[in-house]
Amino acid sequence: MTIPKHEPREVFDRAIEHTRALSPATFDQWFGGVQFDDLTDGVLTLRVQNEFVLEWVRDNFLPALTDKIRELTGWSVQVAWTVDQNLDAPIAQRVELTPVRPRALVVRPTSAAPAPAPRPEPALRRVPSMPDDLNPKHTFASFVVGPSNQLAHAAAIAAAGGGGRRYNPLFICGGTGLGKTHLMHAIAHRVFEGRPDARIIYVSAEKFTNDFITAIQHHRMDEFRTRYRSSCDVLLVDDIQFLAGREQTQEEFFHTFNALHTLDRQIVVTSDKYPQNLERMEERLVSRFSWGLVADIQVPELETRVAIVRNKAALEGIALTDDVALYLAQMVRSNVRELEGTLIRLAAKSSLTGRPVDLPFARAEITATSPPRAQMMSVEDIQRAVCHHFHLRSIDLTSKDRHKSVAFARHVAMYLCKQRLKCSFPEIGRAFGNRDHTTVMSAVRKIEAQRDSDPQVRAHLEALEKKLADE
Ligand SMILES: Nc1ncnc2c1ncn2[C@@H]1O[C@H](COP(=O)(O)OP(=O)(O)OP(=O)(O)O)[C@@H](O)[C@H]1O
Repeated sequence: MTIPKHEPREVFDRAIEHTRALSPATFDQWFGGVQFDDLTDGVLTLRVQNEFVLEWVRDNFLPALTDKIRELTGWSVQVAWTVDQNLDAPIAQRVELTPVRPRALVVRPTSAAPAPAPRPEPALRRVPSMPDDLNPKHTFASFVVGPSNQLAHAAAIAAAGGGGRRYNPLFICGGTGLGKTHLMHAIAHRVFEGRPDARIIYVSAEKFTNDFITAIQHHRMDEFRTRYRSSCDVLLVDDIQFLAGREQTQEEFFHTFNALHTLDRQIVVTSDKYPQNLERMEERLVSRFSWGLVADIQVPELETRVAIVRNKAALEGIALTDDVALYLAQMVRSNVRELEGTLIRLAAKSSLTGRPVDLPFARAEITATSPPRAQMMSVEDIQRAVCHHFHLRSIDLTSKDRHKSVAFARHVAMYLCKQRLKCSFPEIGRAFGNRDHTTVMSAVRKIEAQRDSDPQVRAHLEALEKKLADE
């Protein structure tokens, strides 16, 4: 039935009642952060408390809401969002997002007066199984997405039930400090917020191992298996490489994996290596890790690093100018954890000394605290060294010249940028005359192969490594 005059508030209220009825368990949590502003000629204006609420409401509730409005009015609906921390008339009474843990439900009388009889818990306050050791700041909202991590990010959202094709297992791999654990925590937060009663287990492979050993020692394997198999909806295991060589734990994990996979319970694993490169890991486990999706995270490119620095500064309330953000991102390349650490250190020093975090201050601090060449070497330094070694002009490396000797020197320089600076392939491509990242990839692979098979190439590389180390 359509509403003849399309009275905006009435239409919206009816659509919202319909939406609430579809997801009563989580509706209040999210719509406590949303306010209705207007509905005119098919444009629905909503005010949201933050980007996170926006994203969640848009992805999870909007289709039902707008479909209902369309059904009631015949309009095709578009949504205009505004973000405003202070809502004066939220649509729902906000339910605290903080996890309600069992111990929080225990009533402890604070005086001699008899404790009041416990009241029955309202239906929404189910005891969730939110893991204890999640960092509340590690959410999808605080994760900066760029070419280096977008596959892992999209797959993580899907694994959390946020739409897109879901892969089981999801295997996230990459070097240290690049955001694997952050994504794991983000999955757990999102699953918990969408399904507060989901049983989520987030463990490091080390903790899994310790739990297993304790269970054996205390004859509590039934309990262990109930926890990890039948009582688990989502299993998130960090740093699976820790299981290397631990045969009995691998055997147990293998059966845990099978039990959960058979029930289509989501499994997400992180590792510092691709499955096939995991050492002393049973073949049957390695092959299972590749059943779903293997998503790697690369070193972020410059633009992503700048965005990460800015994002972190905003989250920590650090005033940062664009030139300082760019400078930090240029100076700390290979590890986001180090990048964040450098920013926090600068902010701490600045508040101690009363100096603003400006470019001269950042320069002075980084120069004073970095092991100079390794940290501060740039693509240009490598290009210069390679040109000097092969008697070329620097322009040759960025030119289109395909002459064999120039191409070889160019490939060597690209290889060294990858090895020493951990630059991403697109970043290297840009620094070498805007070449495509696939060209860089194949150049790096070629030199890697020649390094192992051709003593002459090895000699060039050793000479260059020495030159760079001496500079
Ligand atoms: N894309 C990103 N956006 C925002 N923060 C990021 C991003 N990538 C990494 N970080 C931050 O960098 C730090 C290190 O990330 P994390 O602990 O997830 O790394 P990791 O890949 O698990 O490393 P390790 O293998 O050493 O455990 C965290 O504070 C995380 O929030």
